[in-house]
Amino acid sequence: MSQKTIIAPSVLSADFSRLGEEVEAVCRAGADWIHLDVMDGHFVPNITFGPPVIKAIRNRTDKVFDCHLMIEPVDAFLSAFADAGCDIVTVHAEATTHLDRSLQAIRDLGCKAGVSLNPSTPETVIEYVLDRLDLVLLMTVNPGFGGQAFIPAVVDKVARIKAMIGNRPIVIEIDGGVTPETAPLVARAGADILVAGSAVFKGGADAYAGNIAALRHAADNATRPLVQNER
Ligand SMILES: O=C(CO)[C@H](O)[C@H](O)COP(=O)(O)O
Repeated sequence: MSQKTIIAPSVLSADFSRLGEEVEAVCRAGADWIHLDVMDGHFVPNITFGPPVIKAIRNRTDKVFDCHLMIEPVDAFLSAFADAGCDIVTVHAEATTHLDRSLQAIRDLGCKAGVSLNPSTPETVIEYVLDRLDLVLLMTVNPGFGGQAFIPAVVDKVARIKAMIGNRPIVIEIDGGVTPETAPLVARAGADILVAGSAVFKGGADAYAGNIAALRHAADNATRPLVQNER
């Protein structure tokens, strides 16, 4: 069975006092991307880190740095995140008045452009920016904290966005409450990338490889076509 689902550990659940080592540990354990949750205490009720911290850990791995900006305003800070070494920069549709302009600015900086939608935000907000998009990040918790329960109502939105995307080269990422139990629901609906904090970092470094493998197995098994006459 070939690997399909990309697993992106969120360093929100890492030990911040050893962030560089934690990034190296999850990469050794099989992480595909590193997900960076940037929070400002304004758009979301929590504060994490910004470009200097991202820049400081950039040399720990060559893996994709997938940056999720939960900040408002956002446009003035995009270049700092590109300069820090982010490969993908995702803005919240709810945090920018001019979504089309923000997405174009991200591409102009040489990064892939993503948009994130809160659980209650309808998919129609991206209808007219599909040509500017590389990634859609669907929040399956209300953003701000790790360790929250998955909101199942978002699963239908995943499927609707999958249909809206059609053949465009846009990937769908899911973030919040992703576990081996919830991963199959979003994988079946069309998710390409799973962000997971608690489910990856639980149990300490010795558990990371097993935790990542469990997520990947759960997602990929859910989408595996039935094979006839398998020997
Ligand atoms: O963006 C986030 C919160 O705003 C986190 O990435 C997300 O919640 C991951 O944490 P967990 O897997 O523990 O739910």
